[in-house]
Amino acid sequence: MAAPFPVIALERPALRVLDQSRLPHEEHWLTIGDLETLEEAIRSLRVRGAPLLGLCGAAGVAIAAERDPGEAAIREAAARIGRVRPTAVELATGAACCAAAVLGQAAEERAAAAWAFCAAYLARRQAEDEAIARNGLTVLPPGDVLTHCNTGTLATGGIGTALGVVRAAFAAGRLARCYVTETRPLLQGARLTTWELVKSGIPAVLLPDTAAAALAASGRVSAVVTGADRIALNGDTANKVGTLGLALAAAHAGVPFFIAAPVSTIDPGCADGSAIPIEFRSAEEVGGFGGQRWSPDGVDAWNPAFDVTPASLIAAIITERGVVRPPYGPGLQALVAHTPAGFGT
Ligand SMILES: CSC[C@@H](O)[C@@H](O)C(=O)COP(=O)(O)O
Repeated sequence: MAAPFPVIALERPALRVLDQSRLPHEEHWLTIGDLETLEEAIRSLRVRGAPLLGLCGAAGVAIAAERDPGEAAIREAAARIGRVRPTAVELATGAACCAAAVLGQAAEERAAAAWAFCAAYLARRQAEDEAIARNGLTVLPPGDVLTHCNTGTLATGGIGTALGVVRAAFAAGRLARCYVTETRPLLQGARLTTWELVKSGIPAVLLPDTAAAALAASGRVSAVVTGADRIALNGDTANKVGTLGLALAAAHAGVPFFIAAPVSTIDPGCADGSAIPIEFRSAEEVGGFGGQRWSPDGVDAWNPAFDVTPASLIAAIITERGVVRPPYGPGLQALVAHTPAGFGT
């Protein structure tokens, strides 16, 4: 199952990305040829999703190397891109791994080497997604599924992680429809996941975030599957805010809750979820959307972009290298022990 449509293109000396902030109404491609434009695109979620951010991190190094292939410039670019959003570990590791790979080359070869690294990274990502989908089918019970945020092609460049599992389950005739939360405040579910599912002919049912607990309790879904931005070594998992609520609702309803993510999402630097940095975003994103305000001026907001679901609520973590079940410590340790940081295969 190949990626159903392109979302990113490596066109040395620039990166081209589908601007996700304009979907689903407009399919507009951005050309990114400098670090400032890349930083803005990441900060504004024109490109987003943990695995795709990893590739953007690496591409940031390639873009910087075009201008200055010196060691200091490359190291500075990797650090700078890695800081733009703090929660998805792959943004920083993608940039750092690309920098480490090219610094082993002569200066005049570094830009070409960085673009080659990016191409290999994308190909590996696509293969990982397919393996995650295959492994997901071994644990997903038959029946319809609820997912959150966007974990599809837009988030990885491949078939997706959690949404890749959904795609595979639909192709195998194991689910008839995918329930999608709207994913307030930036509506990745309502705008992006529904767009992908409709494009692929997979029946999508959109629900307000506030209806998710009722859906789980209704018996309509046999599983909840989401992606991850960072997984601690004990299995605690950071993902789009609202994931914790879904996992709690699923536990209450007796519905299994699964995480689907590449091994590169596991952070050996985080012993548990308390060590995962959480991105907070502006009050404006809660009080309005797309230029329309619905809250009065002067209202503050508590707006974390991610939350941490404790390992105890997760039935299994589906990776490209196999399915890890609780207790997560030994299984996750074994996966990262055999994987250089940022490399899932
Ligand atoms: C395969 S994508 C996994 C996660 O990155 C996804 O679930 C998510 O939380 C994305 O958040 P976003 O803020 O849209 O980048």
